[in-house]
Amino acid sequence: MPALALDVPALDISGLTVRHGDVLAVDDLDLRIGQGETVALLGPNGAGKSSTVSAVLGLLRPSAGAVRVLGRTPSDAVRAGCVGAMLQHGGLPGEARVGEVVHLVRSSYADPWPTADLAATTGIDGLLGRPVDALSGGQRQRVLLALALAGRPPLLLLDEPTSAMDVEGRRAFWTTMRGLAARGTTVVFATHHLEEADAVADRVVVLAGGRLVADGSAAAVRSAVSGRTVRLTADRLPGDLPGVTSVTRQGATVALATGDVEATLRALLDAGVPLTDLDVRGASLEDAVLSLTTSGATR
Ligand SMILES: Nc1ncnc2c1ncn2[C@@H]1O[C@H](COP(=O)(O)OP(=O)(O)OP(=O)(O)O)[C@@H](O)[C@H]1O
Repeated sequence: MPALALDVPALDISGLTVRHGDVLAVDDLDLRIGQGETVALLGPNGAGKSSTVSAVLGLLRPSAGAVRVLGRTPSDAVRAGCVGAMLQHGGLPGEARVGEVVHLVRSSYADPWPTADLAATTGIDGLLGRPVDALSGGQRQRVLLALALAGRPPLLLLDEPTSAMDVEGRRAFWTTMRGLAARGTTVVFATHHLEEADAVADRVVVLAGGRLVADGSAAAVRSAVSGRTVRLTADRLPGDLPGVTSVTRQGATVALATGDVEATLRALLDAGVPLTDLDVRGASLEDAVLSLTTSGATR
């Protein structure tokens, strides 16, 4: 692949609109991502993340708008080996062995990543002799990662890459991503694991109803949500607590989003609610994304 000028954006999306029949999946999206950025695409189910990724890969034809990938059209960029992708429903030939699939994909690139190093980096060195059908969900995702990386692409697009991985697998996965990002690879990933996005991404882009509702560092997106979250263990709470804007319950734990911690706590004490397991925090990225995507923007 020819050397790329650094001022060419990795992704330049303008006015992207994607329809699936009657469904408006992406609605006039503008997004520019520079080379070397690590960007998380966040948003609830149906927000338009996968449709955006598919448009960037040239897998679907937008109804309107333009997508440039490292200065090229999506299909040219893919053909030139500029993009490695890991998709949610990435297919693998079931009866082949992992090593055969890796060999096949590597052989389609002029300068592929050497097999031993690729396998070690993605944690599949023990899997090369296994039939693809015999892989667990997390192992399959690691193989898909190896295939995405086989051509050493400057841009990686990952759609929920760790959804089937265990805790150790995720940690290893993000260590690999950090290493690639440190070497200048642009990494764009869609995820529902907001703590991963918070820990890994330089920038988070939040979609809802196919539209961009937030774009900035995780800290900036978190700070867009004022207020704090009061968590405690309680069976029952009085209604109409001052300052409280939302109440969510998970088992015995109640989370109260509040704009006035002091008034909320005083009202709880006045009502005789014991403050068992009390925990007061600023908004997490999850709180922020929830707040941004449930304020009328989603369908
Ligand atoms: N092939 C399709 N045919 C019809 N509708 C589709 C198709 N693919 C996606 N959609 C619809 O387009 C909208 C956006 O879907 P998309 O998969 O892009 O969202 P997402 O943010 O990736 O969601 P998830 O987090 O669930 O993967 C949804 O309403 C979805 O039902």
